[in-house]
Amino acid sequence: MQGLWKKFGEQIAVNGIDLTLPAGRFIGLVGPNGAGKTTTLSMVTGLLRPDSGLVEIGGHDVWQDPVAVKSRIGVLPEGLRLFERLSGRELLGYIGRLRGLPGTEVDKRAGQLLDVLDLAGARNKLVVDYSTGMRKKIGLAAALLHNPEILFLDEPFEGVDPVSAQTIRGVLERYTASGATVIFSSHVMELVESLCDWVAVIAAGRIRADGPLAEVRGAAPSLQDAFLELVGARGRGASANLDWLGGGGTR
Ligand SMILES: Nc1ncnc2c1ncn2[C@@H]1O[C@H](COP(=O)(O)OP(=O)(O)OP(=O)(O)O)[C@@H](O)[C@H]1O
Repeated sequence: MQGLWKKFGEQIAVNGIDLTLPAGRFIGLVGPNGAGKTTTLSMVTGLLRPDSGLVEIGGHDVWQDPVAVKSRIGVLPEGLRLFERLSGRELLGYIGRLRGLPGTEVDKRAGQLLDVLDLAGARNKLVVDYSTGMRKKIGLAAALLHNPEILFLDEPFEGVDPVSAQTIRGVLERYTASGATVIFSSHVMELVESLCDWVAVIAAGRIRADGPLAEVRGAAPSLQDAFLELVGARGRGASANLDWLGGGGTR
């Protein structure tokens, strides 16, 4: 990413991001609410046109050469829109065929993904009736079906219970172990710390730090501490302005 920039009205969402991410890593894009994570990922994956700047994936310009890029990446966007009136199995069958895979291969991969993601029992249920966690999992299956080189995930664990989170985690670890790249956004530091080997910290539309996890954490006891320091949130409390709240205050 070079000089990536996006403004919504008066709001600068992404304020000149220069960032090179290595292949074959498990990468976490972390930042507070409103930092610009979704806007950045949307621009990087060809879902939102930047106001200015350049994004290249594997040497291909995302906006000049979208087909080459989109065949190499899988994306689980925020607020994923799915074809609600298809069953999970039909959805994967449809997406696999859109990706140009042969029907028999699509059916084989779809069956395996549904099994591994604990969705086999719900394969004939309509997506509209899926829970939040099930939607994340079917979205992940759809993003993995064509075996992309790079997987982009926007908050993949949000609203997901610990059992499903463990399942998703297992699939992602298996995927990166074979040399593929995962880039995911999150504000859950413990998760990023336990999964990622490379981190980029974003705040107010700018990159505050990036590099191997140990380097970004530095001397701080945890990534959470390093993060609070980097985004300037250390010591910021709510107590001073909420003196009316709780047992001792006026009702
Ligand atoms: N379509 C839009 N129209 C107007 N403002 C927007 C739009 N999308 C994002 N923004 C603004 O841009 C800024 C960055 O938003 P973004 O969704 O990229 O942050 P985020 O880091 O993903 O946040 P969160 O962790 O809360 O999802 C915010 O101030 C947000 O209000």
